[in-house]
Amino acid sequence: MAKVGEAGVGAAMRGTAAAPRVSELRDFWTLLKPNVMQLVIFTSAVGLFLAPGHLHPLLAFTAILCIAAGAGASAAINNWYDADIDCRMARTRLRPTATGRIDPAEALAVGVTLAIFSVMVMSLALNYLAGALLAFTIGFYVFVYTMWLKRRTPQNIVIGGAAGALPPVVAWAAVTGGISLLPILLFLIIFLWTPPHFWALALYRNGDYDRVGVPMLPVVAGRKRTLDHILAYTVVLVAVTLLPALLGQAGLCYAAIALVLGGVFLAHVVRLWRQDRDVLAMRVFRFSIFYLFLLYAGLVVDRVLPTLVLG
Ligand code: HEM
Ligand SMILES: CC(C)=CCC/C(C)=C/CC/C(C)=C/COP(=O)(O)OP(=O)(O)O
Repeated sequence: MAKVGEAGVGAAMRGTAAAPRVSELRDFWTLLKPNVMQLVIFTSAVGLFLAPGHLHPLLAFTAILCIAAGAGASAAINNWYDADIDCRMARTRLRPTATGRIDPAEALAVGVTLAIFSVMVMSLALNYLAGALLAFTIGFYVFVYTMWLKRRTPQNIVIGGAAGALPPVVAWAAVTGGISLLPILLFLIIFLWTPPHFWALALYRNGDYDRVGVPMLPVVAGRKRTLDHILAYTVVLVAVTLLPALLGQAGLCYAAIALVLGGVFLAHVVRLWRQDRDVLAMRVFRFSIFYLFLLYAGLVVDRVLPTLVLG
């Protein structure tokens, strides 16, 4: 560590020799954005489960671990690159790279090491397609989203969202060595989900992005147009979530789950669209996470239900 963190100093003053190490470890852990990583792991696990073919449990675990490490790697590099703006935004100002508890160069080193490690292990233990797709996903988040688009265009998260949508495809490729229709649909769902997910948050965090000059949609186009965009993407998203059933990739159980969840998500969004209030935007953001989790869980339930019912 180049700089001693506040928590580390506090713990050292209390005379606990091991405590600073624990707080340092916690800082490095937060660097990987573990909360976001949980849902990335879950969507990848669903991709892995739905893919035809059998993978030894140890290899399945390795594939998920590599995707998690790749997501953590790109998050650490994002933290390194964005330290200058993160320290000026209320939501991110306490991040270890924003406070200086972790030297940005160390964040970069952690990110690059994890990225190389995850891609190498994925390529050698699973297959080269999965390794290449993982490398592409990390590169997309780092170079395309973080370094190129984020500070330049309000379409940043629409295009950059492709990185967040790829993990289930990577997992699918890890099992099958290829890509087919269902993983493309899994990709499309997350791709279309990302704009309502993020713009809802951007609406109630608008001041943050405005202050640091990041051209998120509410900053550039205003709240009304952002609400229109959220509504339009949600309508298309809900329609696309029905495709797996319509194209014979999932059954009626999934179709019912997708319809009900889509209806609830749409109801939240329409309410926000009618009444532009931060509390409603926050609700849409929170529900978006729950929604994606349940929708993907629906695909698993749909797959296992016949076996459970028919034995
Ligand atoms: C370009 C794409 C995306 C952008 C710009 C974005 C942006 C954000 C932001 C800014 C937050 C708030 C984080 C915080 O306050 O710490 C957040 C939270 C979250 N995002 Fe996303 N997100 C994207 C894609 C995804 C994807 C693909 C997933 C998972 C599949 C995801 C899952 C989550 C979760 C679970 C949270 C809640 C974290 C918490 O509880 O602290 N996001 N997202
Ligand atoms: C395998 C692999 C590489 C997975 C990546 C998954 C992925 C791209 C998830 C989305 C990342 C995310 C939370 C972006 C937040 O935007 P931001 O970085 O602008 O948010 P911030 O302001 O919170 O830093």
